[in-house]
Amino acid sequence: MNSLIAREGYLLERAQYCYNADTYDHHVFSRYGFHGSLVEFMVKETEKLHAQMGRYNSLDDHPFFSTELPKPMFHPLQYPQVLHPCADLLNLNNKVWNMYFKNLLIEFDVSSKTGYYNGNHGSAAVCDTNCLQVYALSKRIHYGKFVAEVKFIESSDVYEAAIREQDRDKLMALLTYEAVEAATKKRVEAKAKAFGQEVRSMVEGDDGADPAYKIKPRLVANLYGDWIMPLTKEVQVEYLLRRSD
Ligand SMILES: O=C(O)C(=O)C[C@]1(C(=O)O)C=C[C@@H](O)C=C1
Repeated sequence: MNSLIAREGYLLERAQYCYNADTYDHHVFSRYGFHGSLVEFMVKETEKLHAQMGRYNSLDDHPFFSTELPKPMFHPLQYPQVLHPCADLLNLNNKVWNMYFKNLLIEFDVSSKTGYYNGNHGSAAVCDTNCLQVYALSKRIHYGKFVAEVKFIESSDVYEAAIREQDRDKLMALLTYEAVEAATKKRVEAKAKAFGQEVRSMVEGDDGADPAYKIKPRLVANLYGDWIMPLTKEVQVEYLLRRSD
């Protein structure tokens, strides 16, 4: 599955700010009747607005906070039902959330040169929201449903057998393509090199020194390999396990 330039772009954009721990503290920003962290506030409010535009009626968008969403302002569009109906109830955003805050963001920060705190809570929360929901991770990871459906259609017999046995490991083995994953990591690293270079480093040209990057390109590739692709595969397995319901 090819990734969009924008997806790595949003991760790189987040990497330019420090960790800014206050953004994630449940007690620092609670106000106006809202109790939670600044980033929860940002994601919840964004989702409320997007829900009114009908965003979560489409098959490839999944809210993080589904219980608090207002109804769409418009009559919902009818999308072709290309997935098994079990897809409607499959939402792994709690895992996406934990993966982003407990793994991705921490690894970003450990490797970034910008330090722990620079007061940019608002910018950090906006970038986190973009990374998680508006443009990037949740969508990419839940595309796994579509990929799984295509794989099922192409080799129904083998998949049906594994689904009948509810064999998670077998499904995981069937849907894993190591060569594709290696190629994706290479592509992500190349994009991170192309788009993540510090402008200063480009302007000063080739003085023999290694170019400076906003975030180490290899790290972005490893984040895909260690976290993003495994979760995409988990969506595929969960979808397939339910496909016989
Ligand atoms: O391209 C596929 O076949 C996918 O399922 C997508 C993806 C990915 O997340 O990029 C996941 C599993 C495969 O092993 C390879 C790549």
